[in-house]
Amino acid sequence: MAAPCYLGWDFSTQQLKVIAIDEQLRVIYEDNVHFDKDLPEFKTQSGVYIHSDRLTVTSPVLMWVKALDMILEKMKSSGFNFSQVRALSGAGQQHGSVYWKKGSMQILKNASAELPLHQSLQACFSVSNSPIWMDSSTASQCSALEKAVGGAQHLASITGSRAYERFTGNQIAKIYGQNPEVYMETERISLVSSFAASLFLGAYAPIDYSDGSGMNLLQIWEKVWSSSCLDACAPGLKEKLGCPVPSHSVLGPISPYYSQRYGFSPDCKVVAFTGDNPASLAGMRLQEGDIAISLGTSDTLFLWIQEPTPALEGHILCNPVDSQTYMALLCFKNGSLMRERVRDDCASGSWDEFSKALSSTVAGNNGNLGFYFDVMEITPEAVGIHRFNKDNQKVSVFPKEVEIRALIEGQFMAKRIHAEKLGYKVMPRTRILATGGASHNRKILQVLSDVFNAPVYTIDTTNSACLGSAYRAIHGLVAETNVSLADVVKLAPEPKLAVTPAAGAEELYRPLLKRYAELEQKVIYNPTSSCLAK
Ligand SMILES: Nc1ncnc2c1ncn2[C@@H]1O[C@H](COP(=O)(O)OP(=O)(O)O)[C@@H](O)[C@H]1O
Ligand SMILES: O=C(CO)[C@@H](O)[C@H](O)COP(=O)(O)O
Repeated sequence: MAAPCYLGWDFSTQQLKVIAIDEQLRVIYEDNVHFDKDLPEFKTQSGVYIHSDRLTVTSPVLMWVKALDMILEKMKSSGFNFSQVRALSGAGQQHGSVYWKKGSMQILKNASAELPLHQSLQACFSVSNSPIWMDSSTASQCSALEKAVGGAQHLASITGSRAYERFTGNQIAKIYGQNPEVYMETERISLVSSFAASLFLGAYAPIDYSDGSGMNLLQIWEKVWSSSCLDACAPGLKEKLGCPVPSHSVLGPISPYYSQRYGFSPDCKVVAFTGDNPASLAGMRLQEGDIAISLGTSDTLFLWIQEPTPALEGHILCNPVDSQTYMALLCFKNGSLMRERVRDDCASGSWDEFSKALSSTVAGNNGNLGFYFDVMEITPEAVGIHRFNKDNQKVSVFPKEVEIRALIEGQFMAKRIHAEKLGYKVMPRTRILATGGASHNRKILQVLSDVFNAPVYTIDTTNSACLGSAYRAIHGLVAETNVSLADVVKLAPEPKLAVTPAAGAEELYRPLLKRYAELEQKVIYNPTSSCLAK
């Protein structure tokens, strides 16, 4: 009999990725489908549609289904032995939502193994373009929700976050408000993660506590839906969401569709899917005191936290690997796509040239600082490009190499400043665990290390959400017997030291961090004034 293995999936913004690991936790297969490149018929840019109002951002739900068909066919052609898979789990970009039309459950359950799944599911979605995390079109729904529950801080105390435009409750409220008939014909609303789990389960998969904490709907302490939040968003919402479950739950066996079409064992278990950042926390085996920085489409920073205090900035999510604890998360919308834009403008579209520019400029950039927000940022709420010389005077352009360093230093200074605002302190034993596409780039990691004055570690794959999902698949099989994820993955390779801070980094960046924080106040979005920083 073939050796058992476990699959971890990641339905992220730009790609669908998969990793298979064996019982020794070694990666034995890794693949991806890139939405723009491999599925050009959907005409997405970086996996998304930005609508004409520049606020609404969606992705076609059938693209995600077709990507799954495509990656499974690729695995099959490569000779991947699906019968070895004992369990699978996965992750999805957080906050995005999928709307299943009445009657879809039956179609999902009875999908013919003769057809690719996207053909059977064509008519299943009442909203064909799913709102995703980049959307910022729900300001009025956010105000209404905060008002309904007694204010922003009160909402944060219940759900872990004040109202955020991308959070799913506000997205659902918008759909209900604009198209009540579409809402009424929807029998189930999934997150991207629970939607992806549903595809494997052949039935509607529940939302897990951790990804469910990114909706402004879940009481993160009691782990039940908040009736006041549900009622403020849309009628009859509780039934459409189903009951939330612990993130380690085994949801059931894989749908017969996969056994018949690809040769999966009918005993292969589907473990609850979660958000991509929670899955990365599992994949990087984050420990208390560590700081994780993901440099994917979005940049995120997250921490393992025992006793959180939800505030007006940042998010508290239920911890995906330990239901008694939490994770704190900050999200920065202008991540890789912003870096790609500056790379294209200043480094002829080449990461090599971009890295050389970082090497050819001095740490601290001779006092030149920049804020780079092509789209309205989440942390802090600000938009536009703002450059300042060493005397804090606004300037309209920087030389190309200065621009590149200002971008990277600025992005990491913002992360440190906002992590410190959350109460996080960089200690002598602090480890930064970096992941995501840009963590391939050692020159970028060096700036990260210098700005935080802490060593940066990486794991073998930048797809930590996939790896974490594969770990979670194994953990799901034993979690009910009180085995921790840490026990399950104790033999996995330790994160490796990638870079250490340069001598004098703390002395250099301390005053710059102070200046950056002061200048940030000047560029913060003020809806009543069209002129931003003076
Ligand atoms: N060498 C590199 N230097 C900097 N950024 C890189 C490099 N290689 C890839 N990237 C960035 O990684 C991003 C994709 O990261 P990834 O974590 O796969 O994103 P997601 O999970 O959101 O789809 C790309 O948008 C690209 O800008
Ligand atoms: O909105 C958030 C977290 O709150 C984003 O981090 C999404 O989860 C998208 O993830 P990536 O595709 O960038 O990894």
